[in-house]
Parts: sequence; C-alpha cells; structure tokens
Amino acid sequence: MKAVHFGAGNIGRGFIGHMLSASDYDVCFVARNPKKISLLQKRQEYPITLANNEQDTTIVNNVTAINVNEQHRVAEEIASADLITTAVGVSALGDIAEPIAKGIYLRMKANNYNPLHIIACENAIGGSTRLKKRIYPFLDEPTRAKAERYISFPNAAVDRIVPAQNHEDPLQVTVEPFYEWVVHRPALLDGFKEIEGVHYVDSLEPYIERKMFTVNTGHCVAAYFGYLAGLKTIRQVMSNTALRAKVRHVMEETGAMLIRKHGFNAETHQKYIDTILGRFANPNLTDQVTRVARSPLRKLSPHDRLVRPAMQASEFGIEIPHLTSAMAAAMLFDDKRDEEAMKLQHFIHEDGLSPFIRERMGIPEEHVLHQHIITCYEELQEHKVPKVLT
Ligand SMILES: NC(=O)c1ccc[n+]([C@@H]2O[C@H](COP(=O)([O-])OP(=O)(O)OC[C@H]3O[C@@H](n4cnc5c(N)ncnc54)[C@H](O)[C@@H]3O)[C@@H](O)[C@H]2O)c1
Ligand SMILES: O=P(O)(O)OC[C@@H](O)[C@@H](O)[C@H](O)[C@H](O)CO
Repeated sequence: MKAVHFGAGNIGRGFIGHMLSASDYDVCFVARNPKKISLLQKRQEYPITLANNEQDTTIVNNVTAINVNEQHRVAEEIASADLITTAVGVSALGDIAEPIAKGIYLRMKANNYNPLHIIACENAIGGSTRLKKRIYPFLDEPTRAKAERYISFPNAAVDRIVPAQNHEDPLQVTVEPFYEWVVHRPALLDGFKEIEGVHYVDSLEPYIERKMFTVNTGHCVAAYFGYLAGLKTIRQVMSNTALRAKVRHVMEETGAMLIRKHGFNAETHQKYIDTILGRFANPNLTDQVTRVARSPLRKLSPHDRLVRPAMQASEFGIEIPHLTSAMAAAMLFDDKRDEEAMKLQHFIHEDGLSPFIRERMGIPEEHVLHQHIITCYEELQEHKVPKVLT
C-alpha cells in the first residue's frame, strides 16, 4: 500500500509518517525543503525519539520524498496511491489543492478505480472537507463525478506535541510519547487499509472539539500569557503557578461547555485536562512559546480554538472570564517574526479593536463578549505584565 503525505515537517515526520510506516505503508513525502528531500531519497529512513527519560528512539523506514514543484511526478504518485495525508498547515491547503487535483485527473484517466482516501491531518474542524472544497474547482465535471464515487475525504483529529526541531540530523524528530489520531469511520470506502493505532469513530465532532478546545485552547493560552510575561518555553509557563492555574481555568471553562454539549462524563473530562497539563509540563520537551502562539489571526478566527468555544459557552449561559482574557492576550501577540501577528497588530492599529473583533473574530458589537474582550485587552495593555502574575 502506498501513502503520499504532503508536508515533511514536525507532525508529518514525527507522527503521520511514523504511523503509516508502522502500518506497512510505503510513504512518499511531498515536500519543499530540498535538503530534507534529498536526505529522505538517499536514506529512505529517519530516527524518531520519544521525549521520555529513556529518550527511546525508533527508525521510521520505507520512506522517500519528492519536491512539490515536480508537478508531473507528484501527479503520478497520487495516481497510484492508496492514501493521501497532509500536514502542511490549514492555511496552505489551498496551495496543495491543484497538485492533488492533477493527480486525481491522471488517476481517473488511467481508469484506476481503487478507493483513495484523502485525510487532512491539520488542526482544524472539517479539515478534509475544506481540502475537498479547494480541490474540486480544479476538476472537470466527468472527473468530479468519478471522484465522488471512488475518492473519500474522511475528517480527522490529530494530537501529538511535536515542537520545532534542532538536531544535527535534519531528519531526526523528537516527539512527546502521547498520541491520538481519530478518523471519521463512516467516510471510509471498502478496501481501506486500516492504520494501526488510529481510533475510528462514528461521530467525529465530540473528538475534534474536545481536542481543539482543550489541548489547543489550553496550549495557546499558555503561549499568549507566557509571551506577555516574557517567557520563552511552554515548560517555563507551566512552572509558574499563576499561569498554570490560568491555563487550567480556561480548560475548565471550555470543559463545562464540552460536557454540556457532548454529554462527557465530568470526572473523565477532568482527568483529560490533568493529563494535558502534564503533557505541557513535560520536562523532556522544549517547545517554544512562539511556535504555539503562531498564526494568531487563524487562532482568533471564528471557528478556531478561542472564539468558537467562547461563543458556544455563551449560548449555554456558561461564564468564561478566563477564556475572554485569553482572547485579549492573543490580540496582544506582536512577535515580529510572525507574519500574522504583524497583520493583526496593523489591523488593530489602523482600524481599532472593535472592528477587529467584529470582522476577524466574527463577534458582533451587541454580543456580550465583544465589550468584555475590549475591557480585558485594555487591562492587559495597561498592566503589561498579566494581572495573574502580580
Ligand atoms: N506540531 C504539532 O504539535 C502538531 C500537532 C497536531 C497537529 N499539527 C498540525 O499539523 C500541521 C503542520 O504542523 P507542523 O507543526 O508539522 O508544522 P511544520 O511547519 O513543522 O510543517 C509543515 C510542513 O509543511 C510544508 N509545506 C507547507 N506548504 C507546503 C506545500 N505547498 N507543499 C508541500 N509542503 C508544504 C512546510 O515546508 C513544512 O515542512 C498544522 O496544521 C498543525 O496545526 C501540529
Ligand atoms: O499547530 P497550531 O499552530 O494549530 O497549534 C500550535 C500547537 O498548539 C499545536 O501544534 C499542538 O502542539 C498540537 O495540536 C498538539 O496535538
């Protein structure tokens, strides 16, 4: 069985490539970095190290790579693949839509009607569906009709913390021991080769919302408050009693919403939160605050980890003072190396807070959260150091 994976970055090598290879898939990475591509082609394997006390290392094998710019080769790989996965960042899905469409066209022209599954492994709700919407406009009508029959786009949730890497070997990747990959089972076609360790579920929404609104909400809260406090790593943030409490409070607020919406058991959910706090504090993992805070416009967008749980909690009448202040903290993220942070600051500077909250976060003026966010923002701006630290 052959898998084509777009993006040979942290999660691509550190999680998806590893899982696929362990399930006897041959993995072809479609990548951009020429050095990594040439090393993957030459070695056909790379080491992955667990961030535990033993630093357990395994070798991921049966891998190779091609450059995304070699359009014909990419199309040929897709034409003969059984599975396509992506981990390029949700904002980059549009960039890989046309190459994938070209592969689908070639596949159908060659009358390859074996089932093909395309799974976006991004931090987004409905990531594979979004990718499908970007691919279809590149297909002509007959190819689209065949794609409807023989190609499926199961949505998924992926969870494993893989920080930015800094090894002598550019292919080596250190990952946390924990992992969870959940795939929407009803979207699987006959003939799908199951990936070992993946959890297949009939309804994905509870899983993706639980993951994004606990792990990712809590993570970015640690990052945005940590940034304001001048801290560099998530571990440092978690060592600060007040900041750790802040992260926990936010996860408990989103937890109240998730428990109400999905009927989760409160005790089990609390254990889930405790496990995540432990993962963030992992002494063997160094994760930069700026990586976790990256792309604040995406993180503050209406369907992402801050606004969506906040709006849903509001609908249930659940109070969310900590989550509200976290949104304000995100709006103060001004790392000059982050393109979205610069755009965010430019927008707020030129147009003001209220238009930003209305237009980019999708929270209208009349919504109770709108003014609360402004109040929190002004407080945080005035105190510079977050109040939780004083
Ligand atoms: N790192 C994590 O802890 C983690 C965990 C779960 C999910 N995710 C999600 O996985 C995705 C990737 O995150 P990451 O941390 O691995 O980032 P990353 O920057 O390490 O990897 C992304 C890779 O995609 C490549 N890429 C971008 N555009 C491309 C294109 N057009 N064609 C081919 N390759 C392209 C980049 O060169 C890079 O190597 C994101 O959606 C992220 O939210 C990350
Ligand atoms: O990848 P992002 O930018 O959506 O979010 C940053 C981190 O929170 C994220 O990468 C986590 O490490 C990961 O989602 C854990 O499963």
